[in-house]
Amino acid sequence: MSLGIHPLIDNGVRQGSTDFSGGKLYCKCSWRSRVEVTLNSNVAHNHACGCSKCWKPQGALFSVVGVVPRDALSVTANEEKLKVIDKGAVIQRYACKECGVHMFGRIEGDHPFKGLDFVHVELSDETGWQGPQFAAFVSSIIEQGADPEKMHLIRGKLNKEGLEAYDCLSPGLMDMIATYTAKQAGTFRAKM
Ligand SMILES: N[C@@H](CCC(=O)N[C@@H](CS)C(=O)NCC(=O)O)C(=O)O
Ligand SMILES: [Zn+2]
Ligand SMILES: [Zn+2]
Repeated sequence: MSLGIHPLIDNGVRQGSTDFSGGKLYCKCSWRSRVEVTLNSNVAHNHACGCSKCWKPQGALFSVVGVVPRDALSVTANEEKLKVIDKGAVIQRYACKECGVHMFGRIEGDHPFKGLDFVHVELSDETGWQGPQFAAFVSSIIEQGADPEKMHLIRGKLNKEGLEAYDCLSPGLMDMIATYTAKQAGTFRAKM
């Protein structure tokens, strides 16, 4: 098994620039017919995801996925080539029907992350995007064929590149989800 984690991680994580305010994402089709998505914002919470649902570039063990406010995203060319790959998923992932690249993911139902769209910044030619901050759903790569005996190497490589390895989301994001759930349930700050 190769340790190709992801092109944005394998040769060192670059942290981008704080004053960067967005750019364009392109699918892998030829430039004449490629889907173009314009983002008027940098990404936040950018992270590696090992789950089976997030789009990964060829040969990569992980996806890298970040969020932008939904209002900051527009499809600016060849929108008719997009289709939702799994209408039953929480995140509706819009992929190019021709090349298969996921251009963005959107949450439509009630959810702590509703209002945010999920995107992959390696689809952009620009630099300046926030770098990956942590790795999520690391153990999930076993479900896609990774050897459980080699997980210490994967986690070691992620740590070496400065990324904590989590098997769900990071503590900050898990706290956001639990806060939302507690508010829904009426138990938020009910006891402490
Ligand atoms: N072990 C599962 C985990 C899937 C999962 O829960 N993915 C997370 C991180 S992207 C999620 O929030 N999924 C919601 C969705 O895909 O709609 C897999 O690899 O398929
Ligand atoms: Zn395409
Ligand atoms: Zn994922």
